Amino acid sequence: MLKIENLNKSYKLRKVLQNLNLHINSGEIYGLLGANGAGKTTTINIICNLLKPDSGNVIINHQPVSQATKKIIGIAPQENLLYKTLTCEENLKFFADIYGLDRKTRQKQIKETLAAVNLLDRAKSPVETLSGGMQRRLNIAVALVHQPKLVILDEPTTGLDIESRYEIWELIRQLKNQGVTILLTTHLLDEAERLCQRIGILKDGQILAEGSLTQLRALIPTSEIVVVQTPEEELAIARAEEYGFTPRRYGDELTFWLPEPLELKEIISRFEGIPINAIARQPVRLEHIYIELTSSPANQRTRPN
Ligand SMILES: Nc1ncnc2c1ncn2[C@@H]1O[C@H](COP(=O)(O)OP(=O)(O)OP(=O)(O)O)[C@@H](O)[C@H]1O
Repeated sequence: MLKIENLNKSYKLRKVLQNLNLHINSGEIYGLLGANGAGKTTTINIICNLLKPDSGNVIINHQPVSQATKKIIGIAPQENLLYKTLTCEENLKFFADIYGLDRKTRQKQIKETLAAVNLLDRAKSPVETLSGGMQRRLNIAVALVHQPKLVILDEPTTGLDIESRYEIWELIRQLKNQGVTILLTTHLLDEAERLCQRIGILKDGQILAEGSLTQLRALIPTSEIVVVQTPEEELAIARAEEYGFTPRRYGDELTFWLPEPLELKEIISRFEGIPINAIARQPVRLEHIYIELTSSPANQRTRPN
């Protein structure tokens, strides 16, 4: 559905995209992850033909990006694109007109889109009277009203409470079930883990790694991570290293990669004589993979400051 090849973009001397390559298959949810400033919005703006790249190709549904491909893309940007004093219906009508929907199709699409985002009962409500979660759903409806094949959701749940987040996740899953291809950017790694079939990790304008969660997990040489809480971290690290465990710190958690799968009682026995408050086994999560790939070696420290 979307093929990006050797894309380059600089703002004056600042190179923002460097030979970026990225493929999104038809009907999948693809998660594009990256720190602030990694180049996600720049990439989206190029896909939407709002920004010209310096070089490289962007092919959408077998066509090079152009005014024509704009019609098959729907974008829900980070900042809601809504007119606050207009009603939900009026907002959708405005965007449906921009996409050139005829009157009959427009009415049908407005109704169906409001139903899809669960706002049919608020059709006549001005946007300013809606909750933050409802406004976010209406912002997504704007991206859907012209029935695009590719929907780009730029941080769709940032700042929302957990209930509103669940509602938007459900909506995204429904879109996928209808065959829509979705490009999702998010800083919430559990969101990407739950929703995306494939994930790309962007750093300094390049994709560092791309694949399903299972493929990304294979990049870390352990099948399991053990979290250890102890007042004697230095002792625990020294002991673990004797057994070939690799110490890793994720945020304030001291963890170890195991050289081979071990039963919990065997892991506990390795720390005999050291005061331990808690030990837990965890699968390798996207958070671990992301930190391993994006942190500089100096940041992959094992000991607290
Ligand atoms: N119009 C512009 N002029 C100059 N520099 C820009 C411009 N737009 C973006 N940049 C720079 O390009 C880099 C990438 O920005 P971009 O907005 O694409 O990142 P991002 O990954 O979307 O970040 P975020 O997660 O914060 O939205 C940043 O260093 C940013 O300061």
